[in-house]
Amino acid sequence: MPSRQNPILRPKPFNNNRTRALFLILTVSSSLLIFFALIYFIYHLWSSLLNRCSRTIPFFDVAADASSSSSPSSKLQLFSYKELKLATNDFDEANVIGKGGSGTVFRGITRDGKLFAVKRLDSLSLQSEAEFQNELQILGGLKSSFLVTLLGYCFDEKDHHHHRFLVYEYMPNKSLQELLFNEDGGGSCLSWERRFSIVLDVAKALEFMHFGCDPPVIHGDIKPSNVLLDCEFRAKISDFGLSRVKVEEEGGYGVGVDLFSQELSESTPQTGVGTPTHHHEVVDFSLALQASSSSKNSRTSRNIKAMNLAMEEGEGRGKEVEENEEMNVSPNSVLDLGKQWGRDWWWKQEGSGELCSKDYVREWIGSQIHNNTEENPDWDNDEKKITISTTPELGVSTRTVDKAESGLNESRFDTLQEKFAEEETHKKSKKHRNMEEWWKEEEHNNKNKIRVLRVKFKNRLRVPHFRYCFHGKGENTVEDRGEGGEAAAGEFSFRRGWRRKSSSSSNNKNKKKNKSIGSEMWSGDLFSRELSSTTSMRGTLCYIAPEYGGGGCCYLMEKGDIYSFGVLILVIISGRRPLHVLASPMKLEKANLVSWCRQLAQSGNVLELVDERLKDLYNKEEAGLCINLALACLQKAPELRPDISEVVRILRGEMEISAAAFEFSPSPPAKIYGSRSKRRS
Ligand SMILES: Nc1ncnc2c1ncn2[C@@H]1O[C@H](COP(=O)(O)OP(=O)(O)OP(=O)(O)O)[C@@H](O)[C@H]1O
Repeated sequence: MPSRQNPILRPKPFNNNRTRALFLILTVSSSLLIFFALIYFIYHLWSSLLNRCSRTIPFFDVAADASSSSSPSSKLQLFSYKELKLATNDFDEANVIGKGGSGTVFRGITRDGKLFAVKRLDSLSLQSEAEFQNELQILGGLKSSFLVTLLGYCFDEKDHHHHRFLVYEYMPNKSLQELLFNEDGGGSCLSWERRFSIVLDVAKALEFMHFGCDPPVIHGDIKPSNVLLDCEFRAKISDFGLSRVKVEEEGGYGVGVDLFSQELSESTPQTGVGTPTHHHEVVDFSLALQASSSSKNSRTSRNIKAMNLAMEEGEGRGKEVEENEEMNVSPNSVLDLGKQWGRDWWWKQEGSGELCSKDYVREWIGSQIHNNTEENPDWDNDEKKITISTTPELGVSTRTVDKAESGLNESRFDTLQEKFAEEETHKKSKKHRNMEEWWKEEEHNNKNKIRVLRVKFKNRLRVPHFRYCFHGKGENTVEDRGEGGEAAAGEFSFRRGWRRKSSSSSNNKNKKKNKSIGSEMWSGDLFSRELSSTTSMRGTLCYIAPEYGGGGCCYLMEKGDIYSFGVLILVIISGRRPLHVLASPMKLEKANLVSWCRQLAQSGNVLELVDERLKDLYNKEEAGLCINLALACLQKAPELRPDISEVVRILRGEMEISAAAFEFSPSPPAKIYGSRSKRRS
């Protein structure tokens, strides 16, 4: 009998397979789901972590276990862009309270009516990033009544715009720069008492930084615009963009490590302060130690930031700039200023006969013409270009100069073109003339140097910080030139290079400002103004200590701050810029404040330096003391300069200026004021 298959059992294998397949599908899909969910979770976690990291500033507790005067716990507030926008009325021009090399400063107001200052860093470059980080990590970790308080910061990275903001306490009396040099005669409101107390405040601020902090902090850019004044005219130091911390290594002599350089250096982990970086560094310890031989702790510090940035440009070279390399100052470059201006330019002014202030200015003008054209991307937009070549001090370079925009005087441009063509011919026959020679020839060919320069600059060889607003004699004003003129308006800073002004002509206030600036544009004072406010990675021209200007040393030391402080004292006392060159006939010896002061000291007449606006309303003894103290701070050899605690004691009348301090001064003072009993506290 044929066996009959159970119809129910027949499909069983099929069912089994189906179940198995179903099971398989379910397992695979659920594991895929879990897998993707896991990936998504990890990705989310990772991105939020990244986001958090970018918003977390590794605060640097400068004085973690130091004196009570510093607060390691100071927390910076993270502001939102919206908040700042609201507080500054959408960064309205009317709220602009200052402009510096690194950005624009706005006045902000909170909902509860509190004022603060917001610095918007204008561009996102390596240097501005470095300065931003420096400010956060160094100033953010310090708390002192002698330093401007950093309240917070803001990142805004929407729509491919990268904005960085720093929020500070508001200083109603702005900066010393404005008080001393404002055209409305602001300097006259600075009484002697105020000037002296500002000197003392700055000294105390430096004392806090050099001796009250552990590790010590070197400011690196002491100058009037970085001394801000509160409602009672008490001075506070600001702008730590170029500052450094000194870090002591376990092994003995210290190596200063710049915080930001650690972050920049890819191979160097962010291990925090005190971790030495050995990545592509060439450290000249002998130079460093020599320069800091008088330092209390025998610590050395160096400007690694400058070195690292130079690496970026120089493909890992261990030194900042190679000798005889072509000079080419880019907004972010850290090429040596000493090389730019010629080696030892500052000291050559000291009556050595090699260079005087005039030569220096000439050299400066030459370098402006040389540098501006290559580095200004704005210039690329123009249609007509000519190529000129010069043989500056350290190399031959070819550059392109834009023809003036429409509306500018054609014939003047032709004159300029001819001159450059002439120069080109000269270049072929004489390849290795230096910048100075080139300018001497320029001068020889043109009886009126200022007029020639005027033609050049008007044809877009731009003048630092000055908008193009000529008046009278049918010259173009910013207004006349409309948009073209607007576009031509710019300013120069070594931190940023040339910058266009965005909304100046639309603002009547600014137009007024333009006029006033333009009216004195060719007074010669423009050189003075620019020279004393042009910042590099090393500090500001005329305030930089000679050891940083000469080309060899790249270590930032306390004694560098002392030198700058010496210049600052003279500027405060005299109400003059450190290099005051006027087109109108003026005794040249007065042009260089430091040289002039030395000459006066030699003839025993230092009080002639005191600001005429003070008339006789000043304390002669204090003025003499300040000037002689400044001379001591301005000694060429860093080890001969007093340290800041000595400076404070001298100002308080607790100590006398050491006569030996003048031993190697080029112009030792004949008469030293200084013995005073308990002067100020
Ligand atoms: N906290 C503040 N309160 C009031 N005004 C300020 C404040 N900070 C800066 N300013 C004003 O803004 C101006 C520019 O300051 P900023 O620090 O940007 O530039 P700077 O020091 O002049 O130049 P650089 O950055 O090239 O050294 C100052 O001169 C000052 O008048």
